[in-house]
Amino acid sequence: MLVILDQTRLPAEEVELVCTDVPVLVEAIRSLAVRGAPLLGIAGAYGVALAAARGFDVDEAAESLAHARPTAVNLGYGVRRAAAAYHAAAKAGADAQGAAAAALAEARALHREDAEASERMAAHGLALLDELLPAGGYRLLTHCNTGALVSGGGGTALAVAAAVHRVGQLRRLWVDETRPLLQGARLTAYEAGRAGMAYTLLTDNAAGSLFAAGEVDAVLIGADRIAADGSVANKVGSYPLAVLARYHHVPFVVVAPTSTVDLGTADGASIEIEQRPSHEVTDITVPYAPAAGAQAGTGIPVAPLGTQAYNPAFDVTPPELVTALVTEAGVVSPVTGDGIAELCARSRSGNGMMSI
Ligand SMILES: CSC[C@@H](O)[C@@H](O)C(=O)COP(=O)(O)O
Repeated sequence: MLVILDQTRLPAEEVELVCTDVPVLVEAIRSLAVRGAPLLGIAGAYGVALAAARGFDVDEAAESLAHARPTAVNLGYGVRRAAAAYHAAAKAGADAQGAAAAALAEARALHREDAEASERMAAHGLALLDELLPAGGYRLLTHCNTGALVSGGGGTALAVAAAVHRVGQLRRLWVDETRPLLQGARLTAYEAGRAGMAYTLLTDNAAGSLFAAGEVDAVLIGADRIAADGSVANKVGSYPLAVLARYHHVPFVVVAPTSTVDLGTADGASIEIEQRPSHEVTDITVPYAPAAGAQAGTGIPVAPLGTQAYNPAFDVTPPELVTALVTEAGVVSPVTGDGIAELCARSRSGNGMMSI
């Protein structure tokens, strides 16, 4: 079985979700109980190992896991790696148990690689900020949740903020609440608080006034898919931050492992953006049972009944608005349109989908 921390219950409760079969894991992915690009890859790989160990059809399981959510390229990447290890072992003569063990070993390898990538991204990101910003402490703005909750290690953008904090340079972490599912308010604030970072929560639409007041030194975000041209798909609300950052001459830094780069997707327009249900916007969903006694998962309508909502889960930031892309293999500037493929080729966790 696969045991995951149910992120829909945070920050109120740390509840484990036990996945004994693939449909339960697929639902956990769709409901965002397990979420964030790198963790989706790891969960997908473990899901294939679970299917193999339980004697389910591995290809069928891989297919349903890979399509549970469309935008984060890491999900399909993790699934394909574990499935390929399973088939390679079977082809080499392993019995069902041996092939399942090979899938599990591959999932564990991916998990480890992601932890190592987190550490390297944090170091590269810290060095980059030291280069870009004047000394004296940084005020960093982040969106969605990109920390240890989404990774085998410390995460992506939030791992950089944590590194800044550890060297005593974090003046303030501005945390966007991240409507509609509140990954910033629920998860980043939870992680930042536990790490002892000085953080302040803001509504997404308050970011403009914060930039105007000169209170942001750099924006740090993660990514769900980076196209070959350097376009970055990330949590909806990232693109407006990039526009604001450019207007206010503030660096906009994307932190993501090379496994998030998809050289098979030519440009931003080719990235499939997940559309989520209306009710996530028309209702305020209580993710856990608060003191008021509301039931977990209860939606409180805030719009007239029958209202349709536009609810893309992600948006795309064009490369010309990205100051730098920090990966475990180094830092590139997508503005130049080159460097990404070379970085991916150097990295051990390069995405198997890439056509380099
Ligand atoms: C390291 S996480 C990068 C992204 O996956 C993150 O910013 C994000 O957009 C997550 O979206 P989610 O819909 O919560 O899975």
